[in-house]
Amino acid sequence: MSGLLLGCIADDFTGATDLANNLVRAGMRTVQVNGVPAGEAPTGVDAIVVALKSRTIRPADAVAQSLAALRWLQAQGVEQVYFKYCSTFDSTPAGNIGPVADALLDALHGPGQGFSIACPAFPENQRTVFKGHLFVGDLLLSDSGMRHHPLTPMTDANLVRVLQAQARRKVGLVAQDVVQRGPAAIRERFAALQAEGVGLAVVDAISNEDLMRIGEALAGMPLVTAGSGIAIGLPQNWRARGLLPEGRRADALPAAGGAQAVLSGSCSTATHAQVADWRARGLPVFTIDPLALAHGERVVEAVLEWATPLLARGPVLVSATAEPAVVKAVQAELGAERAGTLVEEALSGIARGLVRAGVRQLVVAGGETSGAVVQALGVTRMAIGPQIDPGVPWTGVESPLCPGELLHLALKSGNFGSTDFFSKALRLLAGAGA
Ligand SMILES: Nc1ncnc2c1ncn2[C@@H]1O[C@H](COP(=O)(O)OP(=O)(O)O)[C@@H](O)[C@H]1O
Ligand SMILES: O=C(O)[C@@H](O)C(=O)COP(=O)(O)O
Repeated sequence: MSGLLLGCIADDFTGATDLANNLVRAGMRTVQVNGVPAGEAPTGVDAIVVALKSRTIRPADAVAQSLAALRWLQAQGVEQVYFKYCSTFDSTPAGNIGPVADALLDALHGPGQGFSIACPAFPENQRTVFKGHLFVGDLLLSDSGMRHHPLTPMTDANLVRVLQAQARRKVGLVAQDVVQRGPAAIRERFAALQAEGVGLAVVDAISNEDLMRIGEALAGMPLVTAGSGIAIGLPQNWRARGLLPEGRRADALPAAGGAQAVLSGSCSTATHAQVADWRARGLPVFTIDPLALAHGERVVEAVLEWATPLLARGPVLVSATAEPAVVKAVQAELGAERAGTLVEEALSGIARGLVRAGVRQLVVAGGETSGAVVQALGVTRMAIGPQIDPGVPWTGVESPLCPGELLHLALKSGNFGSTDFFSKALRLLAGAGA
């Protein structure tokens, strides 16, 4: 038995580092592995996060990959399993949150059996759930920029309805007035819902205090499905049993070296502001046009010819970030999937070229984009370092493209981070040596 307490399955790579970051900050030694590993889990860790790129693939494939991750985590002896999805509940009417949650419950409890929660709340990043409705800041999810997402446009904020459209199990609600009353009241509501045949309960949470109350109520529940916020409430359960020491620092990384770069394949609202901020600072930026990629132009080569001489002088940004109208026009011509794949492949090729050219500090914006880049760099394991902004840590990785050297990577979720995130992240690393 490895002493592993929590085994996590994340449906994208930024989401995985977001979850790992919250666990590390709560004192759990956490390692992220990319894809389902073949061998044994590393020793000396309390939690392990398996990062998949399963958010937008076919539901059957997402289920198969998630079950493979579950089997591996079970073989490592984890006590509790955590299925991590986006704090904006990114999914399509076909999935993949519902189908994966159903499949994991089936595997853990038997077909149609068992019970779990669904809670994307992350109040520190302005994601709250009230009466089953998801808010992004002051806006309902359906009024937020997420309605324009290139792959998973979110047009309904009612999570009970959204999840019920995807899940086989009956979906219920634990409302905030119950959460407010504390762990015993929450557990009582879980039992009442189960008696009514509910298998998945959306749980309201509007503050970190709510997350702590819910976390306590989740002690011993075999499967938790949530965004990363719920993770801050789980470590207290192991601490209460003496399985986690108080006050352990779990986020140290060696100092960074090499050149700095930023890649952005995210079209989310926060990323727009971050790209604009970079431009406003007069820093170098190369914008990629998906139509040029579709026409077979040598975009990757052009970017690398542009970037290589600049790297010695400071960081560069390569961006595909575009306004909703521009994205729609590109998608009308190429289809959403092909446009996304073309951009992801180009940014992956650019990432490889940049690392070969000496980049050792790389920020990547966008979940799908990060998944593609991390896979292209051959990164299989990530050590979690200090937080840059809520939900985004620096990580330390090895890549076969720079053997024996540490590569610092920050995977930024589309809608996370302050306006000056890119320069702030690079400054933090250069200054502090993480
Ligand atoms: N200009 C563009 N036109 C069409 N699709 C784009 C464009 N720029 C990026 N994309 C695609 O949009 C998707 C953005 O998803 P993702 O990387 O997960 O970002 P986010 O984290 O903001 O959701 C990716 O598949 C990316 O390749
Ligand atoms: O929970 C979140 O919001 C993030 O961890 C996340 O998953 C974001 O995904 P992307 O916006 O696709 O980066």
